Amino acid sequence: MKERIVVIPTFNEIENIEAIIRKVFSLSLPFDMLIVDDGSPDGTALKVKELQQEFSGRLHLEERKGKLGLGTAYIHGFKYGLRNGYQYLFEMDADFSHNPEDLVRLYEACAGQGNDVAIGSRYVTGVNVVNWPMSRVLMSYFASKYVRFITGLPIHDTTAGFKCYHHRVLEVINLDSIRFVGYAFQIEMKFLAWKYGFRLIEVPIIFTDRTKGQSKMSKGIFKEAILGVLRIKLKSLFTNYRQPAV
Ligand SMILES: Nc1nc2c(ncn2[C@@H]2O[C@H](COP(=O)(O)OP(=O)(O)O[C@H]3O[C@H](CO)[C@@H](O)[C@H](O)[C@@H]3O)[C@@H](O)[C@H]2O)c(=O)[nH]1
Repeated sequence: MKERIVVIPTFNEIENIEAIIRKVFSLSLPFDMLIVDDGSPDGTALKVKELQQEFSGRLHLEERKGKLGLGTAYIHGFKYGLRNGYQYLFEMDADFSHNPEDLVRLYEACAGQGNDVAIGSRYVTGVNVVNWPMSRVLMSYFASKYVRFITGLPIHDTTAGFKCYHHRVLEVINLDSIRFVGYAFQIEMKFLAWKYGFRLIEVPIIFTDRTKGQSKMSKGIFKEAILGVLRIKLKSLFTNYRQPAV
């Protein structure tokens, strides 16, 4: 089995893509990378293709035709990682809001401490967010409290998008049943991993808002999360989360 792959979804990340790729490949631990690009008009995928010559065999690219959302891009990436036999699969943004150095900490929290999912958490020790307007910090913090209250998910940062999964978690979850595209995607993945009895751990990180390019989150995605949490809860009442026998 191959050991580690970092999945990065991209839409218009030309200002960040080369730097994030070079940074990941310079880490003390080797990680392969998969960029899932949704036809970025700014040429993000072209830049990745150029870099593939330098990082042959370690840098992978999947191109989709249009902007289909972050959640489906991750599902696409997870399926690619499972098909290609990776043991640990990571989620990370392209814009340096997640510090690539923390990939190593997430991996150690999973592989070294016997956990199945490691979550880079902004809220496990206070509020560790840099450069966000206060309104967004409050919205994100209280959204996590809301999710915890409705679903019981014992996680402080329920919308976090910086994670390491053991491949078994992604094999047990029915990836085709997940339709959410934004924050609700992040919530549902954690909720399902927890319900199936996997071991989740929160690793404290500092989240620093992007300095280049623009966030793609919208009011629609926020609404999806608020209503999505209720749907996740409702669906859970009729679902048997027993893990399949090995
Ligand atoms: N392929 C693809 N990538 C996308 C799309 N939308 C966003 N992305 C990529 O997904 C990453 C995060 O997008 P942002 O738009 O910067 O997200 P954010 O608002 O900062 O949200 C982050 O924090 C949230 C929690 O506060 C997380 O829930 C979310 O997953 C993400 O990590 C970036 O690499 C961006 O290019 C899409 O439709 N398609």
